[in-house]
Amino acid sequence: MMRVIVAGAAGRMGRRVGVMVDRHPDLVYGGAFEVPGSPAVGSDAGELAGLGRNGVLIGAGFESVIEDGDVIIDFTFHEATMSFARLAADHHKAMVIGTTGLSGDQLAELAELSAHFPCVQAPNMSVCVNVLFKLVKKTAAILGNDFDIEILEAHHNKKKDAPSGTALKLGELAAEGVGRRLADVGVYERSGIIGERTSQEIGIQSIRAADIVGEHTVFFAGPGERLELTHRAQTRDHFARGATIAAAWLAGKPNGLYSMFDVLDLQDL
Ligand SMILES: NC(=O)C1=CN([C@@H]2O[C@H](COP(=O)(O)OP(=O)(O)OC[C@H]3O[C@@H](n4cnc5c(N)ncnc54)[C@H](OP(=O)(O)O)[C@@H]3O)[C@@H](O)[C@H]2O)C=CC1
Ligand SMILES: O=C(O)C1=N[C@H](C(=O)O)C[C@H](O)C1
Repeated sequence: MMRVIVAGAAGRMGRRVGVMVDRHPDLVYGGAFEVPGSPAVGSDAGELAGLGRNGVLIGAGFESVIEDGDVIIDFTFHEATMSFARLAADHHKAMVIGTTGLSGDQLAELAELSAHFPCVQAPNMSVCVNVLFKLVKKTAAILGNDFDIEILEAHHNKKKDAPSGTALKLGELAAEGVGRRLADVGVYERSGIIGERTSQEIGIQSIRAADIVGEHTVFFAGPGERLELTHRAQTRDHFARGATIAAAWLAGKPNGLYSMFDVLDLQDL
């Protein structure tokens, strides 16, 4: 059995992760924490997740619970995530990172840290979204330069980062499919007299509204026809379940940075 520590256990994802850990046959809920000073500190994590009391009390900060688990599942905030990753590396604990909004520098540091611990990092833990990632790259490669590529994402009004990590990954993969780099061709806002669209650009637009869980559409628009690939999340359970699949998969894995493509064996597709 792998003992799981849930970072941000009182958050929207943290609570659903708690439920999915409870349902996973190879995982046990070992520890939970929130930021010191949070009103959730001292609460029973099981009760907070709607599982009923499980005796896992929410600790104040990662260090207060670090010996209570073998793998940390993190859906918090990018700066906090990096501080947890440094500690996980020091203590040789495995880690699953779902938090988005990590900068290029933070991702580079994570890659270096992963020499000391096994870590799965992915902007979307849903199995279906990882299939979408594959489809988008292949579709872009098949349709090529005659089709304009645009991405639209919609999320709830509490989301802090934009565009979503998933939309950025979709953009990167679409760009790779047509031999471009998103860093060179990504367009994130359009306003005013901006002139005609260039053939190479890939637009990524964000909607933030009410309680939308998460929706992503990639448009491939050609002359007289359009292909749209869409994923709609109706609950957070698929993300949380994916994170628990990743946590169990990490048991006994060598140090290194892995993605959900490794976990789901999609790397060569
Ligand atoms: N990869 C994936 O599949 C998915 C990724 N995400 C990503 O996960 C992240 C979290 O999303 P969501 O659950 O909606 O956000 P929430 O704000 O609901 O949850 C984050 C939790 O982390 C806590 N937290 C923040 N800083 C710390 C810290 N230093 N120590 C301990 N706890 C901390 C927050 O506390 P407080 O409220 O007090 O700040 C909060 O309880 C986002 O980056 C989101 O994009 C979301 C869904 C799926
Ligand atoms: O913040 C969210 O809610 C989500 N964030 C992830 C992202 O930024 O891609 C994944 C999912 O869409 C939900």
